[in-house]
Amino acid sequence: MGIAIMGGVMSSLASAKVQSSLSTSDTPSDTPNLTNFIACDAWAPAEEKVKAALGHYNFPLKTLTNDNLTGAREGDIILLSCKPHGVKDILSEPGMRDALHGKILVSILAGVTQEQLEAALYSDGKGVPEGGCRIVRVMPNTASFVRESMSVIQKTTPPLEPSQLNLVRFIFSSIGRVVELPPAQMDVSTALCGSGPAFFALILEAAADGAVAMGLPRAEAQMMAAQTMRGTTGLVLEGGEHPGVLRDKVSTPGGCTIGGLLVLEEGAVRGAVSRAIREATVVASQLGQGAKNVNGTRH
Ligand SMILES: NC(=O)C1=CN([C@@H]2O[C@H](COP(=O)(O)OP(=O)(O)OC[C@H]3O[C@@H](n4cnc5c(N)ncnc54)[C@H](OP(=O)(O)O)[C@@H]3O)[C@@H](O)[C@H]2O)C=CC1
Ligand SMILES: O=C(O)[C@@H]1CCC=N1
Repeated sequence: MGIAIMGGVMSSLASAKVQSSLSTSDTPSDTPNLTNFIACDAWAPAEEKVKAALGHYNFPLKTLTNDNLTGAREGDIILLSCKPHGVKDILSEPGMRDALHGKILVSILAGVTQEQLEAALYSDGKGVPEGGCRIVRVMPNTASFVRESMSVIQKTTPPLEPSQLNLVRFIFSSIGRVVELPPAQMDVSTALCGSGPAFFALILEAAADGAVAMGLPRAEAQMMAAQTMRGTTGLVLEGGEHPGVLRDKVSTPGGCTIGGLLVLEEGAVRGAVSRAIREATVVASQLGQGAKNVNGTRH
């Protein structure tokens, strides 16, 4: 996710550079002045992976292994994208709170609240000091890789400075769509947007399986299912179509669509899909508590 987000930002900055070189306007650009990038990882071979994925954007890019402190000291805005259980070790490292003082820390960790992040960084229990680090939670998704993420920025209290919020909005707009929602809606956003690509991929694969069973070659079936899903989302997002109306429009009386839809209803697909979102929301809410095997507690 870290690579995907950095790639989106670099790509946006590169496009903005081309635009401004072609523009004849004197109006200053609202593109933030992000010039240098640092990628930190715990695994040395990741340095080559990062360079291979991001080097072609031609931005100054430094890679560090097991040296988050230097990254935090040298950065102005820091993106935290480790697994949720690794966060305490990273934020409680001696010197980290000074390194992050006055900076923005953007966390994309599922289920880890702003309060938990603050407690990990300021472990003396005195809370965030005046001018300390501003922590912002954001939930993007894996479609960041193709700049089609749905990212949810948590509204912070107190609010960020407008310039800080614009910077966070710029980063996540560069990898897709952005909405801002209150903290209480971050776990359901994690289920719907963070986990969502996995759920939709399962439905897509099932549709392709059915077509393969009826004689379509696998490659065509997968591409056709994916393009049909993309077309449907286009009707909803660009066409403003209500999903129920869309469904009715496709269902010719006595036709094949209503036949297929009734099979889906018999299989309780609507209930199962919405229950998957509810289940993932509950599991997401426990990820920040260090809970183990949270998926094994319900039936
Ligand atoms: N995958 C998804 O679709 C989504 C994930 N998220 C959230 O994003 C976060 C990252 O997920 P994802 O990208 O899938 O996970 P990955 O395991 O691919 O990425 C985590 C990265 O953090 C690195 N890391 C771990 N510990 C440290 C450390 N101490 N110092 C520096 N780097 C470290 C890992 O290094 P190493 O390679 O050495 O393990 C790895 O490169 C998670 O918190 C997840 O909840 C949010 C939305 C969607
Ligand atoms: O499954 C997970 O925990 C992460 C969060 C969102 C997507 N993947």
